[in-house]
Formats: sequence, C-alpha cells, structure tokens
Amino acid sequence: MTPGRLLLTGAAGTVGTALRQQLRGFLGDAFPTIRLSDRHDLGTAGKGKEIVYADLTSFEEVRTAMEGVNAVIHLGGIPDEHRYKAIRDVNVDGTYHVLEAARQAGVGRIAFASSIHTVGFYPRAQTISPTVPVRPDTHYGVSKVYGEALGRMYWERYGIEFVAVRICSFQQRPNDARHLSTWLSPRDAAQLFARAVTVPGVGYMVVAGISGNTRRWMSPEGWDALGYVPQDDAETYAAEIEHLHGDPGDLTEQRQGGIFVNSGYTGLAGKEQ
Ligand SMILES: NC(=O)C1=CN([C@@H]2O[C@H](COP(=O)(O)OP(=O)(O)OC[C@H]3O[C@@H](n4cnc5c(N)ncnc54)[C@H](O)[C@@H]3O)[C@@H](O)[C@H]2O)C=CC1
Ligand SMILES: O=C(O)[C@H]1OC(=O)[C@H](O)[C@@H](O)[C@@H]1O
Repeated sequence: MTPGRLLLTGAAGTVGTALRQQLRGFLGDAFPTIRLSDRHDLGTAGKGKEIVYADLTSFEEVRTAMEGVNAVIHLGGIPDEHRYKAIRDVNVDGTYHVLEAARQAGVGRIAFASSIHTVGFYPRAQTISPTVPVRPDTHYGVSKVYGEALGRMYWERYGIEFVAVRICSFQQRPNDARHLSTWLSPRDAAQLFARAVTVPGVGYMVVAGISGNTRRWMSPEGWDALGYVPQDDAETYAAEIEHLHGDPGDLTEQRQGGIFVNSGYTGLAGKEQ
C-alpha cells in the first residue's frame, strides 16, 4: 500500500490508546503519519503523529479531519448500549460521516471497529463464521450492523476497501470465564488493525476480533487473508478465571453477547427518550 496518512478515530479511548502505542510496530513503513482524532483530550501527538479534533456528529468536523488521509481506522463511538438517540447520533450518523468524508477525500481503505454484539444472540455452544446472519443483541449491536452494511455499500459502489473487525472483549488481560472465548489482547488488536489497513486486495471482509483463544466461539475465517497470526491465547489465564461466571441458567450466560442480551434501553419509551 502507498505510504501516506492514517486517520485513527476514537484515539483517546481504550482501544485507541493501545493502538496509538502499538500500531507503529506493526505498520512498518506504511503510513508515516498517523492522525489521531477524538472529541476528548489527546495530549501531545508525539513523533510521526498529529492531532485533529472532531466530533463525529458534525460532518464538517469529520471532513476536516479527513483531509489528506489515505486510510482510516474508525474506532470512535459509543461502545456500549445507550439511549437509542445517542447511538443513532454517534454510531449511525457518525459512521456515515466518516465513510462519506472518506469517499470525498479519496480514501482507499477503512478498518471498522465492529462488535460481537452484531451476533450477540448466538448460543455459546455454536462456533460462528463471520458470514452467519446477524443476531444483534442491542441498539448498539444494530449500529455496528449498520456500519458493516454501510461499508459493504461503499465497497460495492465506490471501491473503498473495508474490513470490519468484530472486536469481542478488548482487555489488558482476560478477567472472567467469558473472556476465555472473547479476549482480544492489546498487541493482537494492534496487529489485526494494522493488517486490516495494509494488506493489499482485501475488498470487503468481516473478521473475528479475538486473540488465538483455544475456547473461541468465532471461526478465524479471513485471518489467513490478512496474515493475522495472534500471539495471545486467554487459555494462559484459565486457572485464574474459569470459575468467574454467573448462573449457567441465565440467558446472559448462554449467549455470546453476555450481559448485553439483557441490557436496558430497549426502545423509545421512558428512560430511553
Ligand atoms: N472495548 C471492547 O471490548 C470493544 C470495543 N468495540 C468498539 O471499539 C471502539 C473503541 O472502543 P473503546 O476504546 O472500548 O471505547 P471508548 O469509549 O474507550 O473509546 C471510544 C472513543 O470514541 C470517542 N467518541 C465518542 N463519541 C464521540 C463523538 N461524538 N465524536 C468524537 N469522538 C467520540 C470517545 O471520546 C472515546 O475516546 C468502539 O467503536 C467500540 O464500539 C467493539 C467491541 C468490543
Ligand atoms: O462484550 C464485550 O465483552 C465487549 O463488547 C463491546 O462491544 C463493548 O464495546 C465492550 O464494552 C464490551 O466489554
């Protein structure tokens, strides 16, 4: 891929902070400049980085952040279930702003932080491929389905390559039994996102965003094409965490989405307004 400028949205967040620290090690010579963007404080940029603040809900601000950009890692957004309108403004409209501004700027590749919650209602007993029908567990999950679908349209219509990484549980280390299946370590996240924006000829792809977990519920389809070889496996921590789970009779323990399958904010009534 041609060297140039990579835009990282959501750079002040949990995943963004880790990528900010570790991405360069996996990018090699690609993208000499990483542009960090968020609406919250990003501190000082550091070597090879620059900062452009933008609120995802403002198309004009996103368009300014996109000037001179060749590829995007889009992490910015609300990362959990929330009021429908907030999800719509930031995750739905905001993701549209990113893709449309990218199209206008001539961006060639976008990697998108999708989520396990696109498929959260699948039973844990089932190993799923990235191509199974979606079963979102929340409005949040639906917003990620929208992002994946929008990416598909921008690939088909405009030839912008798009890799949706269905991140499961990004954590410094796995903390409970569910994470034995869902953990994505910081260094594996950095490798996966770096490959998602550098490996040539990917077209459109949805991949599991997990480490090389022995007990994974998602198949590794697409990892070969990206050349992603995870370095971590949550199994290393099994003895410390496998007893940390809820009642096996609860839906939250039976479905891949965990507590999200039973979260609040389910509609427009009452507190959801
Ligand atoms: N942490 C995880 O395990 C998972 C994360 N993801 C996705 O990865 C992405 C990053 O997640 P985290 O770092 O955990 O979340 P985070 O909340 O720590 O980071 C999200 C960032 O987006 C920014 N943001 C929110 N609204 C914005 C707006 N209107 N304008 C500009 N920036 C805005 C926030 O300021 C924040 O820095 C999210 O899209 C999330 O849905 C998906 C699956 C799992
Ligand atoms: O389900 C999970 O483990 C994770 O999934 C997500 O999409 C969320 O952004 C994160 O806050 C959760 O912890």
